[in-house]
Amino acid sequence: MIIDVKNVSWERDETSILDNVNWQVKEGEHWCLVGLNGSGKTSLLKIISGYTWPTKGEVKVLDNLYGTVDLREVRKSIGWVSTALMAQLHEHETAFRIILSGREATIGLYSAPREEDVRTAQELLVTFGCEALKNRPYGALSQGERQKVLIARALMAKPRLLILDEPCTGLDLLSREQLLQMIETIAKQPDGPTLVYVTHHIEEILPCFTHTLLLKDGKVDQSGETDQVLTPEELTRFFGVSVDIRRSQGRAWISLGEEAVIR
Ligand SMILES: Nc1ncnc2c1ncn2[C@@H]1O[C@H](COP(=O)(O)OP(=O)(O)OP(=O)(O)O)[C@@H](O)[C@H]1O
Repeated sequence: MIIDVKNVSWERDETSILDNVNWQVKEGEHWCLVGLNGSGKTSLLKIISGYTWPTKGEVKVLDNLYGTVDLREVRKSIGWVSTALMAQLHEHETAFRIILSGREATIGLYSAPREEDVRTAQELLVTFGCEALKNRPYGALSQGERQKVLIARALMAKPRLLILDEPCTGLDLLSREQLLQMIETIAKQPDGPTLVYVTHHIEEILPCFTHTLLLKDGKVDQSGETDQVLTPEELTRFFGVSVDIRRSQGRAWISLGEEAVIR
């Protein structure tokens, strides 16, 4: 089992932020985590990465029961790409050095990289069509290019679980589709990591995401196979407004229903 969260609740200042969350992610699955702003997505991911301790419940990641293991060791197998990370990296570093720094998940490179790591980083650039970015300073890259570099950086550590926290935020249509292609390539790699993809946007849910969890007000609203979750009925209930779904390229494209009334 990759993730096994049982009856997890998290309270802060007497406010319930996560309420009795149950979530199991098995080997071979890739999940999307969908929720409106403030629904508790980041809080749940922090619990899974061991940065936040739940008020109640049990967390097992990669068969490690939290509370009985060294979390620093578990974290070595978990990659997490987020905008918070993007802001920490040094703008003057080249894209290649940023990718290399993923080996030890450090913010800079503190020793000469091993030959083997240079080879892996080079392979990642080629696999994802990013060779042209290699020697460019990270600060000069577009938002989409930065995201690609950050994902390649996370892959350097060969994580078993890779969390992609809203990677398409701020991307134009083409940059978004390019990034989604990169994510699809990763999902298809036989020895690649299990993906957990966080988004607000249903249309970003690629066919490779076998399962989807809808989180609402800190509770699991619905979870299961993506096709069963992304139906007009489920999503109308989830968003509290009438929505239509059009299917194209294996993805669900959402729009407000003709009769929709937004309150
Ligand atoms: N350390 C904290 N102390 C108090 N409240 C918190 C803390 N962390 C999160 N919250 C609250 O918990 C709720 C859920 O926050 P969280 O960041 O997990 O939501 P989210 O689904 O990731 O939102 P977004 O999509 O906007 O990133 C919010 O109301 C937030 O203000």
